[in-house]
Amino acid sequence: MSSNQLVSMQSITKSYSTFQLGPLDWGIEPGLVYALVGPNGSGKSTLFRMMMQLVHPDKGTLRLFGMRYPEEEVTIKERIGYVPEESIDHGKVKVSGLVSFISQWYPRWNDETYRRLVNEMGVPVESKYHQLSKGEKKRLSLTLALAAEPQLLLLDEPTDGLDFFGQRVFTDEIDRFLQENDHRSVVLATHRVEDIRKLADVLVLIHKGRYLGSYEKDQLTEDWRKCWVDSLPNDADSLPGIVHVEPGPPAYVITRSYEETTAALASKRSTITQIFPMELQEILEYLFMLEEKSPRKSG
Ligand SMILES: Nc1ncnc2c1ncn2[C@@H]1O[C@H](COP(=O)(O)OP(=O)(O)OP(=O)(O)O)[C@@H](O)[C@H]1O
Repeated sequence: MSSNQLVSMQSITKSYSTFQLGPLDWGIEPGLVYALVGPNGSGKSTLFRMMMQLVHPDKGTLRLFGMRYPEEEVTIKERIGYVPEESIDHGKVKVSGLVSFISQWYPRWNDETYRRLVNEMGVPVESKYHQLSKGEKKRLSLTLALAAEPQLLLLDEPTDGLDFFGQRVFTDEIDRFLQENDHRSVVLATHRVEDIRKLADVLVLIHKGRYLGSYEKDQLTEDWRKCWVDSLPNDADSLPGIVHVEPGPPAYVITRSYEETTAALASKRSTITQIFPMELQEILEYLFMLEEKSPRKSG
């Protein structure tokens, strides 16, 4: 854990009548895109809302850019671009008026970025807010978050409601956001595997309020393989890395540690005849199943 973390959480908990988030120890390092991944109701939005001080933790310590709520709320929020899951209702105000109002809160507001995004995203600035479609509200919300030139982007279901074109612009803009400055980070919660595949560096798994583990995405797709095997050993399911054995035909194993499994199978005189990469979605399904049984430590 480095000292220049953008966010650090120590033993954070938040309880509702039927739900508890945490205790959670987690940190956000600069220069990375984190994907918060978890089933519906696992606590992703609650976590975002906590980082925006819309929800207060019951226990634990939350620091953003080394600062704390409520004392340094203004300085903290100047550095965050937040896109909530449900767009905030701004009523009948004209979009351009709303933007003039909101832009004043951000000392690093970039008009050039704003104009470029309005153009690329096709935000109808002359319309009244309540007339915008769900996708247009999302486009506006993303435009505002990016034009504020934040250090940290918190994006809760950012592509929900966006059409294909909007999704592509979004992906390009996130790449651009990170390339412009390597001290920035993005946290996104999404159910779209495509967003995770394209954007995420680190996958953070959360389930029923419990942190299940953090994984480097590229490492995951390196390590996880489906291997067809000649003469499957009887004890295949206890060999290193193997998470699933299919007796076949064709007999195959699924491993979460390709190198270890290859060596173990070789020592049993088993031959791998074909190796297949695994889809990220399939890996995630296995991870949720496995990590739920034996969670790793928070990272
Ligand atoms: N204000 C509240 N009062 C009571 N319960 C709440 C409140 N806010 C959230 N919860 C509960 O906390 C749990 C986590 O909700 P949250 O919205 O954080 O999940 P999520 O992972 O973002 O879900 P989704 O993927 O469906 O958006 C849910 O069971 C929800 O009902």
